Amino acid sequence: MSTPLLTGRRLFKAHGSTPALRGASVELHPGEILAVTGASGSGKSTLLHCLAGIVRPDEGTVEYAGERLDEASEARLGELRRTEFGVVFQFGQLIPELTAVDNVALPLLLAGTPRQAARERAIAWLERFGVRGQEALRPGEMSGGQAQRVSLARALVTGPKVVFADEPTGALDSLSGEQVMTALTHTAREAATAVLLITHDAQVAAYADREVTLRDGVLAAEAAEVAR
Ligand SMILES: Nc1ncnc2c1ncn2[C@@H]1O[C@H](COP(=O)(O)OP(=O)(O)OP(=O)(O)O)[C@@H](O)[C@H]1O
Repeated sequence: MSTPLLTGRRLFKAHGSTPALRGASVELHPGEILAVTGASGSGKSTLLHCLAGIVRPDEGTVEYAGERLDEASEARLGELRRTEFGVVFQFGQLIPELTAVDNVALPLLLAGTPRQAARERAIAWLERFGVRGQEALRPGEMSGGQAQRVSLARALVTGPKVVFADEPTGALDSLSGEQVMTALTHTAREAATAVLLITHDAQVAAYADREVTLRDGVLAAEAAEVAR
């Protein structure tokens, strides 16, 4: 097996007095699509936030390509999120005032790409995700499936090494969900992008190379170790 690209070791995180992670460890390999499943409240989103450097764990370490994210500065974490990481959430979280093409072009503009080139690349990515022709729509004018495909284009347009996807099909009907998952996994495999996919849906998890299950803030395998 390759050296992991991203590793979380013995992660603990509480929200106030509610423990969300209780010593979870996980490895994501380059180009791997890893599904993290588990019941509601098992800590899936908190794990994703810790691994993506969105929140710091209370205890434990997060290492990305040899760099400790749990100790990194906010500036460095912001830079990583703009360049090496892409993020997709359940409700897309597009910027409502911007058109589809401007939403997708934004990460490129932030990374210093000239406006015209950013626009052209954004249009190419919209085409790839089957939403060509909808460039001028604002999020409020799109269907859930369209909005989610625009979100995927935005997450992948900078050529990230890792995409963090938190219930990317959670708000979609099953056909749109399948289309979004097919688009995401095809593109990730083509570009050898690793994907951390949070889902509670076994059909969605089936798109992954590997699946781990969280239970009460630890992986099911870790819970079994403790019980033994
Ligand atoms: N911002 C917060 N403030 C307080 N408690 C929180 C917060 N975020 C999460 N929690 C609690 O932490 C625990 C783990 O939540 P988390 O969202 O990580 O789980 P999840 O598996 O992603 O759940 P779901 O599938 O319902 O989204 C839950 O008990 C949840 O209520």
